Amino acid sequence: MVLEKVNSPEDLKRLSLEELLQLAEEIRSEIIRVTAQNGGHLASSLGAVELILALHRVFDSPKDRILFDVGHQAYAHKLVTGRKDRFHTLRQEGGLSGFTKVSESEHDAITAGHASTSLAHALGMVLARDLKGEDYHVVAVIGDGALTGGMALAALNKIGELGKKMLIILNDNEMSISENVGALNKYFKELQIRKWVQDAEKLGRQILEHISPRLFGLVDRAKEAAKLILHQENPFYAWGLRYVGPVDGHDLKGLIHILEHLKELDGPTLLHVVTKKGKGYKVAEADPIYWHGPPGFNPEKPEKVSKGYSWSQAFGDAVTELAYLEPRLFVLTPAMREGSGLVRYSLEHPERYLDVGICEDVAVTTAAGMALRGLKPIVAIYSTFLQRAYDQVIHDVAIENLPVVFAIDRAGVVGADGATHHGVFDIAYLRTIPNLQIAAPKDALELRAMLKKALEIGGPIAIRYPRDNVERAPEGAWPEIEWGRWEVLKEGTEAYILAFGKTLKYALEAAADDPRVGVVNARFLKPLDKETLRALARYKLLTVEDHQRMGGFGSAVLEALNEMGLKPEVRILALPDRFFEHGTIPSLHRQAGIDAEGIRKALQEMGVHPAYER
Ligand SMILES: CC(=O)c1sc(CCOP(=O)(O)OP(=O)(O)O)c(C)[n+]1Cc1cnc(C)nc1N
Ligand SMILES: [Mg+2]
Repeated sequence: MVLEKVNSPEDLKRLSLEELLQLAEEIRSEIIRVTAQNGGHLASSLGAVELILALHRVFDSPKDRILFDVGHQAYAHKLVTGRKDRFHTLRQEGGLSGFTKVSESEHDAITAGHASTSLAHALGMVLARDLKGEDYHVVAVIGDGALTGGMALAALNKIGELGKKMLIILNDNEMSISENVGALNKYFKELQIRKWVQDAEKLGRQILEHISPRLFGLVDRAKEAAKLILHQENPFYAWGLRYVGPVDGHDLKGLIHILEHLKELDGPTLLHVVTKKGKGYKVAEADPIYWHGPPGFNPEKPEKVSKGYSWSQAFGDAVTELAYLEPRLFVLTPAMREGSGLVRYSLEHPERYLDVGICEDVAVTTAAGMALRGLKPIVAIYSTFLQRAYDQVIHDVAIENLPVVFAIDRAGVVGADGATHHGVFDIAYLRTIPNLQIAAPKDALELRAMLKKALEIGGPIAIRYPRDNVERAPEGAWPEIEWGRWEVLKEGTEAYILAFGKTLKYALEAAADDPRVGVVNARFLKPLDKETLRALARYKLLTVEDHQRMGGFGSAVLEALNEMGLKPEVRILALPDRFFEHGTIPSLHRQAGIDAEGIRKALQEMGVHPAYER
């Protein structure tokens, strides 16, 4: 086994090409083995194996800094940088992160997870390097999907202007999670065809040179002219970059050769590498969308597994039906068609569906433009990714009170994707925005009711729901809902649990069979149901939410009580002021004390002892 001999990138430099090729296969097997157990970003990591080995062969990490955009494709990087013995803990609680993470290894140049950050990071690093008179290489690997992010394109613009030495590697597999989108993506495809043309033309030249040198001279001049046009068209030249490629991203020998050459060049260079997402694992090559991030699977007999009916699917079914009732409805996603449950919608309403690419800011402001011209857009977006469009929500939607609905998926802790992906800040960053309303349904029926009502009410409305399964609602069901009104689900004699969103199920579990404890489905956070809150203020109150404590639902309740001059005993159960790493959702909830056990404990500390302890 070659991998056994590799404990640092240094060891790669001592391997023969044959050993490197063998190592690539061993790494692929290890990635498949561990992802089969733990789940993870299989297809992206399989596609980047040769590229990563070539990089660590040619460059000297950690002196040279190698950045991975999103960081989800870096499993081979983890395996050759001293973490192979811990690789089986990938994405497990207390184990290796599923992304690159500065605190995890000196070889991890950036903490990643959200796309399009690598180029600005690289810009900062080369400026620091040159200002300090230091000497090392900075290499940023960015996928074609991540390159659709505005941050990346804006950084490119500055990188090209400053002309500092760095290497950017575009890992082009024509995929984001879904098929990639955008004009650049089309252009990359064209470039690949041109590559094919160049190869064919090289063969033609050899034949021609043999038959008629004169004719060959003519063709050669035509080629030079074509190249000139090509370069003028090549946007990377406009950005002040040296563009090289496209090259085969699985040709390990060729990659090493070209990287050795590019390493010596001054200024910013972009190497366009073409890879196959899922390379080396048939099912992943055939369906890179499902195998982008599968849950565990049988590596010998890999099959897709259904994860059950999710909130995302409930949302997708609801908007698909709603679109037949409301012709002005339009749904936008920033590159998360599958994750947001929009496959069915995109097939049934293609003319009212838009994947803008990995650019949440563009999604929100495009929705604002649509709202200004009479549409009723819904932006389907993960809580964590909406963080990328905070100003757009305020500046382009809320100030003019535009009818844009934010269907916020993955609200709350999300599990194995960890700190970069938990959706635990959206209540705090949204509730301070005037005009914007916030709600959290307790089930799929309430989600349908809220979506339909939101389209009728108009104005900016955020409806947040968790990463979880949910009971399917009947097709065609559009229950009424009293907007802004909480729902008392259980009466109590001493205390009431005010639960927002996903924690309601924990509240009902904790209060079951206990006449002292009531439970409220506090499904509207803004507007808060002050009338019900006033009525309950004569009891002890316990608020529960799957969100940071600061600025969350509990804060809103305290502020409202203060405004009303009411001073009941209130306890807030929420996430403490720290980042939660990766782990299972139930375990993270237990750590935060927002599960049924945590609620019971808080009630006891408030002097509300469960009946059985009487
Ligand atoms: C992991 C994760 O959250 C991924 S991986 C990925 C596709 C990246 O495509 P790319 O072409 O860059 O890489 P490839 O997988 O190798 O093709 C997306 C959209 N996401 C979700 C996402 C959405 N939005 C933002 C800002 N960041 C992330 N990470
Ligand atoms: Mg890609």
